[in-house]
Amino acid sequence: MSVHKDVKRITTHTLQEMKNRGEKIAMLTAYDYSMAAIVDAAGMDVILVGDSASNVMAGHETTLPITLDQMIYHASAVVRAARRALIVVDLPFGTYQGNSKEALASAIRIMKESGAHAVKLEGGIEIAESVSRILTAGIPVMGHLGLTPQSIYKFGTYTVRAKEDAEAQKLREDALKLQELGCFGIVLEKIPAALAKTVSESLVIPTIGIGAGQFCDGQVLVIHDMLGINKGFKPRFLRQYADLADVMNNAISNYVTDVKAKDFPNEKEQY
Ligand SMILES: Nc1nc(=O)c2c([nH]1)NC[C@@H]1CN(c3ccc(C(=O)N[C@@H](CCC(=O)O)C(=O)O)cc3)CN21
Ligand SMILES: CC(C)C(=O)C(=O)O
Ligand SMILES: [Mg+2]
Repeated sequence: MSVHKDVKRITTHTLQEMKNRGEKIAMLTAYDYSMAAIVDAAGMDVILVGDSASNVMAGHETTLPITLDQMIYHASAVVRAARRALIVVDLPFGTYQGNSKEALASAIRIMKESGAHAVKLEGGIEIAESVSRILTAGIPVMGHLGLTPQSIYKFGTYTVRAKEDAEAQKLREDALKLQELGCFGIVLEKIPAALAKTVSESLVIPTIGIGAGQFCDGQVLVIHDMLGINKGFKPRFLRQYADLADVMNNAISNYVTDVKAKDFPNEKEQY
């Protein structure tokens, strides 16, 4: 018998049971050990190691530059911290589109080298072959429809998607296709709440919304945005739960002041 307290791990089946009984799913990003430990202890159901690491960790303008090696580095740190949450990792741009064998190889590297539990891919019918092939290896796959940031140069803006009938109809078909292929859930990003509602009701598997309204089966945000660390980013869908940039700036500038004033370290803080 193990002596330490074991926490029951959330699985893809847990998420399905949550949807079945109408319990909402809480998901948040994390990219490193210390943050993931806090997120996990706070009761998060799913931790997403998002390719938004490209933005908030590395300072890139888009998610396109982040590499598979870099995603594995972030994911492995999160895996070492999280005991309860299901850990989902974004397959980065260029590691799955248009080549299902490469997609499987990328997903296997993530599972083998990070210890995460599932992968997420952006797109619908266009990537069906990649999704299927990854699933044949027993790797759980999450879909991602609506605003798909890896295709930003195709669309040109981060505005709301699927407002027109044709795009909404394609999204409905893509969602059903992803479910039929065997995805355990789908992220819906920045689409009208009414569309997200009908999609969520038509699917058996859970939907996780970001800027997709109150009728999704769960919600996801980028942690730096909701903690107020990433100050410039204030889209309408974001609720900011803290002002950590202010808290941190205050602490750090106090430290600078104390060092300059020869106040730190004092007699008690030395050997
Ligand atoms: N920090 C961060 N947060 C995110 O939510 C996030 C990332 N990075 N990187 C990857 C994608 C990109 N995402 C985005 C990016 C922009 C908007 C957005 O709504 N931006 C502006 C302008 C939109 C417009 O052109 O109308 C906004 O104010 O709404 C939303 C989601 C979501 N993801
Ligand atoms: C915004 C979420 C859904 C994401 O894909 C990311 O953080 O990379
Ligand atoms: Mg992403």
